[in-house]
Formats: sequence, structure tokens, C-alpha cells
Amino acid sequence: MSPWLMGRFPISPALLVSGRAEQEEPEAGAIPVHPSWAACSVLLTQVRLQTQTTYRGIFDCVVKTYRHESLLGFFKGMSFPIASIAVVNSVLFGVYSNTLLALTATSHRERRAQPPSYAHVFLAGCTGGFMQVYCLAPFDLIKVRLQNQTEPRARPGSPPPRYRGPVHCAVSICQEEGPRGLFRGAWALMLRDTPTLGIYFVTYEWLCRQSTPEGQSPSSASVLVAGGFAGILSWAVATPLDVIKSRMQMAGLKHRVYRGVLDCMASSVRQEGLGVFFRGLTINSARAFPVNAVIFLSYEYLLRWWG
Ligand SMILES: C[N+](C)(C)CCCC[C@H](N)C(=O)O
Repeated sequence: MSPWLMGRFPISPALLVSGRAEQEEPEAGAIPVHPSWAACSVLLTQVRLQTQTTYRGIFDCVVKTYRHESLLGFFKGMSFPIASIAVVNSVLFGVYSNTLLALTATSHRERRAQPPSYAHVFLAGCTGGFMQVYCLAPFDLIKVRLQNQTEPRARPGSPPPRYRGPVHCAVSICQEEGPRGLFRGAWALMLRDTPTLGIYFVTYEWLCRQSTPEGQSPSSASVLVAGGFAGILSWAVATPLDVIKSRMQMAGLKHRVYRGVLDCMASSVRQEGLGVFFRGLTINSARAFPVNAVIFLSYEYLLRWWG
């Protein structure tokens, strides 16, 4: 077994074997598990649960994806977001720190002795969220479009998927809709990120201050816990608009074209009930803790080294 396959995730053989007459690839009985697979599957499952109505839940989505698209299916649309993480987070944290600097006129070091007010932290977070949307929107659109392609890769005789990969997806969108097409759903993304990133930084600051004696820098453990909970809380608040954002990004493909954010909300609620706003909440929150714990730890360390 490849060293990449670190463990095996047992699944009832009946689940994998049933209805497999026309699919040969997956081995019956187990899905090989690797951390990168786990991370990608979380992102893919979240997007599919939010935009497609064919899945009964997280487990059903994972099993169906594995059955129809094999392990590779989970990595769909991942190269672009991975490449974009550094850029998007640099913009977010760069704008946040500089706005805080402008508002409080204190450097990162001085801020421990003179902590900024929560209103300033919130405002700086909202500004960071607003600015990051410009670079996040195209990457996020391509990710959502690729993750929603359920066709298996390279199966002879089967119709090819609409997009062959991230670059083909970007070029096709530009050709079909012009460069503005790359910003489809950007309004919903802005509504999602501007206030929730304010909440994100306020939660982080508040939790750090609760666990740190006055005037001192927070310990790594405090940073990890505060960052993790800031991620969970901000994703919990952001999930309703995340669902709408993903649906608007898919509009015209698997979904009808909506007249705007409100139309998308109203028609989703009419067809699927209020529960639609909580699709992907569990998976978003589970992913949010480790991801944001690491993001804030890196941010604090970088500021201490270079600040
Ligand atoms: C505010 N909102 C919850 C929308 C996003 C928070 C982003 C944090 C991090 N980049 C992540 O992917 O978890």
C-alpha cells in the first residue's frame, strides 16, 4: 500500500456493493483514508450538500461520491483553492492589521499593553473581509463549479464533464460570460464575509484576552483555541449566506438563474424549507476548528518574528 494511504475507513460492504453492477473501481468494504483526502472530502461534501438535493447527508454524499467518481473525485476543484489560500489570507490579514494600525495608531507589539477596542477590531475585520472578496471570488467560483461536477473522470464512452480543470473552467466562463462572469456570486460572498470576518476577529481577540494575563502575549495554546472557536462561530453565522452564495455561483448550470440574493433565498426556502440555510453547518464547523487554529497561530508567529 502506498505510504500515502494512512488508514482505512470502514464502510458497510452492503453500502459499497449495492448498485455497483456498472462500477468497477472501488474496492468493496473500505475507503482508503489520508489526511489530504479527508480535507478535500470535507470541502467537496460541504459544497455538494449545499447546492444539490440528491444527498441525504454527509455520509451519503461521501459514499456516493466514492462509488461514482472514485477517490480522485474528492480532489476535484482543489488545486485552485490550495494555490489561493496564501494570497487570500495575506490580503485578509494584511488589510486587517493595517486597518487596525490606522485606527488605533499602535503597532502589534504596543497593542498588548494598549489593547484595541472591540469596535476597532470589528471594523478592521469587516474591512479585511470586504477586500479579500476581490481575490477570493474567482477562486471560489471555480472551486464550487468543479466540485459540483459529478461525472467520473476519464471514463471511456461517458460524456466528458463540462469543465476539464480549473484553467479550462476559468477560460470557459470568460468566453461564455466575459471576465465579469468570474465574479458571479461575489455579492453574496461579500455579504457573507464582511460582517462574519468582523465577528471572526472579535471572537479571537475576546477569547485571547480571557485566557491571557493583562499586558502579556497569548500562549500558543490560547491562540490555537481562540482561533479554532473564532472559526467555528464565524462559520456558524456565515453558513446561511454560504448556501446562497454557492447556489448563485451554480446558477445557470444545475440551478435556475436567480434575480438576485433575495430571490435565491426566497426560492430556496420555498422549495426546501428553512433548513436549507443550515446545510453544510456541521461540516463547516468541524473543518473550521483545526484550519483557523493553525491560521491564527501562523499569523501570531509571523507578527512576532517580523513585527
Ligand atoms: C468568515 N467566514 C466564516 C466566512 C470565513 C472565515 C475564513 C477563515 C478561513 N479562511 C477558513 O476557510 O475557515
